Amino acid sequence: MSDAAAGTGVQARLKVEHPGFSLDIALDLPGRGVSALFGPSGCGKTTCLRAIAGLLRAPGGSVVVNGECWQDGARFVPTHRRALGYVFQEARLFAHLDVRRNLEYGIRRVATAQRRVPLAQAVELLGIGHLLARRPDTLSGGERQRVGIARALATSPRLLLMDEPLASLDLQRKREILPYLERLHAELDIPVIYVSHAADEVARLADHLVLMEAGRVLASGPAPALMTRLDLPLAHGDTAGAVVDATVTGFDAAFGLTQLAFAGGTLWLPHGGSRIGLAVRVRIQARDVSLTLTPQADTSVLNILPATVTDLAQDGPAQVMVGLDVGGARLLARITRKSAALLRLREGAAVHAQVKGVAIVD
Ligand SMILES: Nc1ncnc2c1ncn2[C@@H]1O[C@H](COP(=O)(O)OP(=O)(O)OP(=O)(O)O)[C@@H](O)[C@H]1O
Repeated sequence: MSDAAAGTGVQARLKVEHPGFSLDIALDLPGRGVSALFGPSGCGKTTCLRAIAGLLRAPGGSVVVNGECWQDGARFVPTHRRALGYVFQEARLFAHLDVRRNLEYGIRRVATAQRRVPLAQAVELLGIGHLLARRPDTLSGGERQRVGIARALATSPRLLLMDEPLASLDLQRKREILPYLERLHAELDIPVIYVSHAADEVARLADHLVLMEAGRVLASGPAPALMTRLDLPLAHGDTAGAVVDATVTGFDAAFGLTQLAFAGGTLWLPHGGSRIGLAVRVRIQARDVSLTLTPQADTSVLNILPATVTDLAQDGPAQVMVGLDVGGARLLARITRKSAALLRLREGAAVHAQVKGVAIVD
């Protein structure tokens, strides 16, 4: 049974007209996990979130969240009656209230019976317990954003909308906040719609992906599959990569390495995963995968996997993106066009993938 038929998930049909721009999309998103709306600036991501929130009218549209109808025909539930949390690029905190009062402010409008995320849990998840007595102007950008997210969560939303929550932060702060977002994802059963135009964020956080272009949906589906489709934009450029599911199978304490098993074999990576049997999601960037025709013995690369070339696509003037089947798992390798020619790579070719970098993302 589909999510829609089961009364779960987020279904939205939205048409919005702005001068010189029209949004016309149908979304059918899973009822839990992170769905990322990804696309270039101006493609309509924020317009879409605002329409789902009811901040913007989309006449004739419909919005249903886990079976609860927020808009359909004549029915239009105003934003303040929709159980949603909205996190913006910059946390909009009240400057005259300390962090605790900022958090409590959001909760007051939620009826006691509907409070499903206790304040203490939101505080703990975002790691802001030590900041409760502070005023917003004494917080760093990353801390403010964590408070903003905790405040949205503490209202026990049925849907969390996040509009580029990391966009205003520098790389250091982004790195600081991403683990908290991953925890939310793992520990809370609230669907999240996450707007981003950063491919690396999407790779770390998204379960489901909606690729948008000029007000339309280009493709929608499970993130790992869409990220590696060579006919779609995410599978190109320096940040392209694959995400695969793996399990921790061992540790090499002497060398500080963790062993993972995935459909395509075994991977070693420095320090990751806390216990044997743990399910993890790993990201393997296309630029960290090189190809050889015979397995190399005298190489510093630990992870060498037999693979079959499934497809190739030009990626800029000098590079080629190579799609690989590795025991049923899909990886990408970004190599130079010259190397592809020298190795005579074509569909069906048997190769060995040398995987230089593996990172656990979940
Ligand atoms: N209130 C408005 N009036 C007129 N045009 C608007 C309005 N809001 C948005 N637009 C236009 O609609 C288009 C989509 O904007 P939107 O903010 O949804 O894009 P986006 O994908 O979120 O972009 P970004 O990644 O830059 O935030 C843009 O061309 C924008 O200029």
